Amino acid sequence: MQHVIDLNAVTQTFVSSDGSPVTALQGVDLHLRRHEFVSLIGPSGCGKSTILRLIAGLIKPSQGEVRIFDLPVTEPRDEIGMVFQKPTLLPWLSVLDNITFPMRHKYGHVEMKEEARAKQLLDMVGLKDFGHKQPHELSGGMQQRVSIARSLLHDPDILLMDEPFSALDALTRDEMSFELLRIWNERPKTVVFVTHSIQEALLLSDRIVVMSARPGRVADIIDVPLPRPRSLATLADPVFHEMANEIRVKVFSKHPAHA
Ligand SMILES: Nc1ncnc2c1ncn2[C@@H]1O[C@H](COP(=O)(O)OP(=O)(O)OP(=O)(O)O)[C@@H](O)[C@H]1O
Repeated sequence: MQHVIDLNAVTQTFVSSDGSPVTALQGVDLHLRRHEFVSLIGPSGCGKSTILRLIAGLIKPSQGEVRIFDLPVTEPRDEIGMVFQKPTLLPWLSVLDNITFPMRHKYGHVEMKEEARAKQLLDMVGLKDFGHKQPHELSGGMQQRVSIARSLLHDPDILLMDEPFSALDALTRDEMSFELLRIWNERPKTVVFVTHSIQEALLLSDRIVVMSARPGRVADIIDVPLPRPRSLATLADPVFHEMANEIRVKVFSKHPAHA
């Protein structure tokens, strides 16, 4: 089967500000299938965001290779959307103009069909009537919905999400997870989702990649057999709790400070 994303023996070394080398990733192999939802979980500094930046083509691996649709990644590509921890909206633009901003930035103008699509996406993320508001008039959760809509404007095949809900309160966070599941159902994509939350990873993912502390390696890849569509009932499923415990043990055994 053709993979959508392949990391083959990827090692990433950075030079820190004092000139010493930092090995962020060591020999990482990762292969993602079409429309798969995969979460990366592991201790702080184990290279999760580095993996996203490599897939996005924002950095090049020191060793090994990253391929998308079997082609080497050499630069940022259009088929990828990114969502970060903070909404990163431009405060002087309306919500709608924020969603279309990447197109305006790239092509100098926005076509009517993209305006229409932006409105459709706004509707999809539950903010139909908020297009003309300024970002500061929206709550954190609403702003993050706008970021998600923005990342979907060019209908990317791949969505990279770097702790997108971590700045939100617990209730909004749960709500956003269900929202994301609904969007992913409506417009299936290959998603790589970075989180520190085992629950979030379990609720969302087909597979969970557990990483070891720096230098980051793939310590384990866990299949999540919970049936879809997932809902509040999933959170009460005994399998969910068993798996959460199992993953907790795995994460902490790779991170002895918490053992
Ligand atoms: N541009 C850079 N220059 C130097 N070191 C870097 C650079 N980018 C990342 N690093 C280092 O590489 C390691 C991995 O960083 P990365 O941000 O990928 O980890 P992470 O798992 O996403 O962490 P967190 O969970 O805290 O967000 C860290 O030690 C970080 O300090």
